[in-house]
Order: sequence, then C-alpha cells, then structure tokens
Amino acid sequence: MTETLLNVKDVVVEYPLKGFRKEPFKALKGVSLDIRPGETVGLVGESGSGKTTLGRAVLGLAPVTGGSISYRGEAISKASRAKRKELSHEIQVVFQDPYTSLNPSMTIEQILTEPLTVRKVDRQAANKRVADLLDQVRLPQGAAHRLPREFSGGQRQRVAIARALALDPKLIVCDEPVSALDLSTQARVMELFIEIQERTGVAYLFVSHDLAVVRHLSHRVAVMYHGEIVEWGDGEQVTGAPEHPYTQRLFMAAPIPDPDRQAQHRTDRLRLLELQNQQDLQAGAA
Ligand SMILES: Nc1ncnc2c1ncn2[C@@H]1O[C@H](COP(=O)(O)OP(=O)(O)OP(=O)(O)O)[C@@H](O)[C@H]1O
Repeated sequence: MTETLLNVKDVVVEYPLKGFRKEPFKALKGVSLDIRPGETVGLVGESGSGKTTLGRAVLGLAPVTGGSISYRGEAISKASRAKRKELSHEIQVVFQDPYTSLNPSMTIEQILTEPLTVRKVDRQAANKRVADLLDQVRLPQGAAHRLPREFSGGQRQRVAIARALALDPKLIVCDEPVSALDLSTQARVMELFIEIQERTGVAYLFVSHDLAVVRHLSHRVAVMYHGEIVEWGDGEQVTGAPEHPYTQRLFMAAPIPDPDRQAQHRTDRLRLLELQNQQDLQAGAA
C-alpha cells in the first residue's frame, strides 16, 4: 500500500460572519484528498472556491469545524500550539507575494537563519546551512548580506523557498507562489520547485488558479468549486480529459500565452469538443 503523508478527510471550515447573518460561512464543505511523500498535488479553481482556505487548514490557520486532517497518521487539525511548532519542521509554506512575505529589515542570512535558531542550530552549522540553501535555490553566496529590496520578485521568491526548506520539511504548502511573477520568471521558479522535489523528496500542495502551472507541476490534481472538490485524480487525466462540466469550463477559460501551451490548449479544446460531442451523442441516445 502506498504511504500517505497527509490525509484530509471530509474537512469543513466555517468562518463566523459578523453583522445580521447568524449562520457562519462554510468555505469548505467536506473536502477530502491525500498527499503521498514526494508528490505534487495541484489545487485549482476560480477565485473564492476555497483553495487558500484548504492550504491554511493544513497549516492550522483556518477554523476546521468538521472532518479531520492527519499527518503521517496523526490527527493534526486540533493540534496544540506546541504540537504545531513541532510540525512546522515538517510542514512549511511559500506564499504568493514575495514582496510582503520577507521581513524588509532583515538580511537574507538573517531570514534564513531564523528558523534554524528556533531549532537551536549553532552558529557555524547555521552559516553552512545558509550557504547550502542559497546553492539549492541557485542564488549567489553574496546574496546573504543583502536586503530583500535589492532583489527582483523571482529572486525574493527563491529566498522564500530557501527559508521554507531550511528545516528539511516533508511537505510545503505553496499558495500561488508563481502568480505574482512574469512568465519567464514563473517558468524558472517552477523548474526550481521540480528540481528541489527531485533532490529532496519533498511533497507540495500547490495552490494555483493557473491551469497551465498546475498541469506542468502536478502528479494529481483537485478541482475546487464553491468549497467542494468536484474532480480529483491523476494530473494528466484531470487536466487533459476533464469529466466534470465545471473543470471543462475552467479549462476553456484558461488563457495560455506561450506557443507550446497554446498548442496544448488547442488540443484541450479539441478534446473538450470531442467530449461534448460524445456527451451530446449519449444524451441523444438516452
Ligand atoms: N477570514 C475569513 N473570513 C470570512 N470569510 C473568508 C475568510 N477567508 C476566506 N473567506 C471566504 O472563503 C471563501 C474561500 O476563500 P479562499 O481565499 O480560500 O478562496 P481561493 O480559492 O483561495 O480564492 P483566491 O484565488 O481568490 O485566493 C471566499 O468566499 C472568501 O471570501
């Protein structure tokens, strides 16, 4: 049996609403998926469908009111603060905005050393680790003594990835980590994510509204719609021959700018037309 790293089962997240409405707002309405070691699970869906909320629930940052989340078989959705701190060695996060996620007054070295000092790594070992992390994300060693504002968006995102890697996590929740970057930078950062995964065996829960990004990176894909997963399975299957009408519409609406992706998009459109024809024929036959 394949080992499971993270298991999300029937998870409900409710946000209390202020004002005249007494009923809380259900952002997740019973969501289930699992992530295996070394795997990328892509989470797609339009804005407001609940992708970020699911990522936050895994990180213990969203109010889970139903279902369960377990990490390596241990329930974590109601974990204590101390347990969460322990888990932060295993589960890390990279956010969308590289301009606000790094402390502007800290040098890159300080940013990368911070998680290590929490773990009481001594100075010499920490320096070595910082050098190694910069190598891992393909930044020059000279970057260590500079401030975030001296770097481009793509370079800052590399720093954020290095920080997430500092404690050798087994899972990284990536919340739209390439969405704020221009296309060529996006492609390089995506390659970096793949390279790091191949080297370290880390798993990603990769949240993105961009289907091309998810198609490129994911082993399995979950499609979210109004707080529910409407399609879930093998990445090629879900992105290449979606079954749910919502996923089909989502793929039709996806802008795909570069020529390779356009070719893929054309193939998708043809496949989709074929699917629709088949469905029409079946409906006609029924
Ligand atoms: N703290 C909160 N309080 C109340 N409602 C919230 C809160 N956070 C999110 N929501 C609501 O929950 C729903 C899901 O939001 P979420 O951010 O998870 O969606 P998303 O799919 O990640 O969208 P986007 O791509 O725009 O980030 C939205 O309707 C949002 O308004």
